[in-house]
Amino acid sequence: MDEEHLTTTEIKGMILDLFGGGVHTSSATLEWAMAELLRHPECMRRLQTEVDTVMSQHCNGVNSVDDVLVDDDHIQQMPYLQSIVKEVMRLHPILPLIFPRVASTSFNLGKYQLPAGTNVLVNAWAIARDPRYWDRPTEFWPERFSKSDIDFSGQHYQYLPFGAGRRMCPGIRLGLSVVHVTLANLVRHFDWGIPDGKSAKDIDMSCKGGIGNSRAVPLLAIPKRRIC
Ligand code: HEM
Repeated sequence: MDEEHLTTTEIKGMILDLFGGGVHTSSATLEWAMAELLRHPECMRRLQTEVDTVMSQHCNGVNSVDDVLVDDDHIQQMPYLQSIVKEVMRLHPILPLIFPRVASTSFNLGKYQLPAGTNVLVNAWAIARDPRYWDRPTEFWPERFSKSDIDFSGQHYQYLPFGAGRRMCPGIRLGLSVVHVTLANLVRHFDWGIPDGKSAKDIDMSCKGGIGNSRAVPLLAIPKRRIC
């Protein structure tokens, strides 16, 4: 790069970063969220009530539910939605091992002495389910966040869905916006069911493995139009 221009290679690299980092992360998080909500209908109902209540204040004189979509401004008034997204990202972080770090100097970590140059892998998935830091660690329980100050900033080391430090996710604002707004609109406009008379317990919650924490079995859910 000279002082004023990016090269074609640099532009291609940036586009690759944006698509590579921005698409699967949000869509996979949404798929986990819908799976958890289908398995926990009481959370789905509470969320729909919250979204309906907030949106009813913004629909004065509007006839159709489709005329006003949930957007970023509405999300601030939806604390339960925010707790659900936090809980989904706790149980299903999209990068279970955040990107590796290299120790720039020697240091001690607990009982271990790490020489400079050591590759350090942080297992954000395991930390987010560690019973030393979380009550009922494997349970989907969004209410745990209602009175907690834990957020996505990477300052609470028991919770790292966007990583931490200088290399933490630069797309955090866009990612959070896409997940919150899409989820709120999905539950506002549709009731969701499971196909073929199966029950919520039949939803397979295993992960595919690999670098990104995708579902092993894609979620199949049936939308039914809601008339609000
Ligand atoms: C729900 C959505 C998202 C989640 C959960 C997520 C999660 C993460 C995590 C855990 C990291 C590693 C951070 C670390 O090692 O400390 C990361 C890095 C990154 N993310 Fe995201 N991300 C999301 C959305 C996005 C979006 C929308 C973009 C871009 C438009 C993006 C671009 C990137 C890039 C470029 C990096 C590499 C940063 C670096 O190495 O310096 N991400 N993301």
